[in-house]
Amino acid sequence: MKAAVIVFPGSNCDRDVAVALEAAMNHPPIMVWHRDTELPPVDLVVVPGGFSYGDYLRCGAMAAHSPIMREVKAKAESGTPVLGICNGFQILTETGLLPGALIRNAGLKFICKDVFLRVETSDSPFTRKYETGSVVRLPIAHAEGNYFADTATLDRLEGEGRVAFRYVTQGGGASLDANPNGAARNIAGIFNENRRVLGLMPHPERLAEDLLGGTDGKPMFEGLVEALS
Ligand SMILES: NC(=O)CC[C@H](N)C(=O)O
Repeated sequence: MKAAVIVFPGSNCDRDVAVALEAAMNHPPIMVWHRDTELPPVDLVVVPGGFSYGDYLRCGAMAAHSPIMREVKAKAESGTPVLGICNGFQILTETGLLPGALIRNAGLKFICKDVFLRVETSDSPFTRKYETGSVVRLPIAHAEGNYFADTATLDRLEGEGRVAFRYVTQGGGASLDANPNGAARNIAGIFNENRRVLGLMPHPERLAEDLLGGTDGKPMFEGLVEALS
């Protein structure tokens, strides 16, 4: 499997995700600068977390208009899987590859902590190594992670099984207490129509090896390698 990681000015999880990908793939991904206008031939594109363009305007708003995102959009539209983590998720909604928006956290504060998530479906190249309904622990670190969409869109996402992850308690209940940022229906991650684009606010790359304090993020990268090799 070949993967590309997009690097924007202000990305800060690009190398973390490269390490997680390299561990799963046994070779490093290709780092692609935001000003590039072409992507190399790859099986996966990762839009990483961070503070692209200093979060000016709105998180992800400027990155969505950088030259490389035209290519990322075209790749996604032709079926290449795209993974957007945190700022990457924000960029994918701003680009229109995923519906809805990530707005300011309900408490108006930047939140950095581990959360529990329920894997809503294992039926995707990103989640195939997780069991449907299993609860995992991953870190969040964001100021604008409050998923918002109109009721019709939320109903459609749920009806089509496109909610990938939901904030839950350690025991797996999707109570309001488990929701760190006010996200609609406790949504932490969603798929596009064909489940080949995933955006999620938590950071699987930050808990992908024992040295980091946990490995609940690792199956995402292993599953992608399994699905795309
Ligand atoms: N970790 C991240 O990717 C942060 C995303 C964005 N800068 C925010 O604060 O919401």
